[in-house]
Amino acid sequence: MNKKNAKPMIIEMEKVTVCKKGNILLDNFSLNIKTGENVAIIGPNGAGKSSFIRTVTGDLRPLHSEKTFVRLFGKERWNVFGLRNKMGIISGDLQDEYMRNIPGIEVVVSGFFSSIGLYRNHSISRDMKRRAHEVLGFLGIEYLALRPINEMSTGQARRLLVARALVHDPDVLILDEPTNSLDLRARHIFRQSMRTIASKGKNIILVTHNLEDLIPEIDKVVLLSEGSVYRDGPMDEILTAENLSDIFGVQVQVFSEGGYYHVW
Ligand SMILES: Nc1ncnc2c1ncn2[C@@H]1O[C@H](COP(=O)(O)OP(=O)(O)OP(=O)(O)O)[C@@H](O)[C@H]1O
Repeated sequence: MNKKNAKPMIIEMEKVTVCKKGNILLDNFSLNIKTGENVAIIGPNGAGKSSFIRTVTGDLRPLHSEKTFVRLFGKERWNVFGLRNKMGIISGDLQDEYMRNIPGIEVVVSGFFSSIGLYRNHSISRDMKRRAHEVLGFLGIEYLALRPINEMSTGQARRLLVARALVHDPDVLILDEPTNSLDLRARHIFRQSMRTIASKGKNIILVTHNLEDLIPEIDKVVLLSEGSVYRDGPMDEILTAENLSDIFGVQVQVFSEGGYYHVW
């Protein structure tokens, strides 16, 4: 592909090392994610998945070296709010922070301000409210608009946070272990929502240790081990029994059917 047709990168990380309290969180970590590429980041506990996300969001800073850079949407310097406008993030931590008496619609509208709930200094327009209802409708959860989030099931609250992450129309949606603690039905519904979002052209970056979360729309799988990229490439090349046995340190078998993968 010539340079003119090359798709711009969303994330470029080159030789990134992050340390905290004497631990190496990311170790000479390099990874590129292109516009339009749906990516799954997989690895065992402690492999560096959360550290990767926290480096992307600017919560963790790499050690300085001449060859190191973190470039997001082609730029190395971002203010936090500018970046939050381009990315929507959903994580269990965010859900924990929201466990208060806040109606669904307010949770969604707060996505415009990247805040936990709404405050007096927030000026909420009619367009914002209209857009929030539109996203709730798109995800089929209009019925949650008036229900306080702390009275929702885990699966309902998780889908509400997807609405919050989508409300300002970000380019990229980052999902950190999105189906943790969801039951079979809630997982199924959540996966369908991810598929719908991917079909609308949003970039999905899915971080998980659960292979069953990988929807067929995932273009690239990145396996992490000990703070580094162990392998990356198309699903069928990367999700082999050999690779997964290696990074999880246990002998596994992999089976795929209809674009989904199962491991045991
Ligand atoms: N705040 C911190 N201070 C020191 N070490 C940390 C800190 N956070 C994470 N680590 C260490 O960094 C490594 C990577 O952790 P990270 O949370 O990124 O892994 P993970 O792949 O997200 O794991 P999990 O699947 O358990 O969530 C681990 O060895 C962890 O102990």
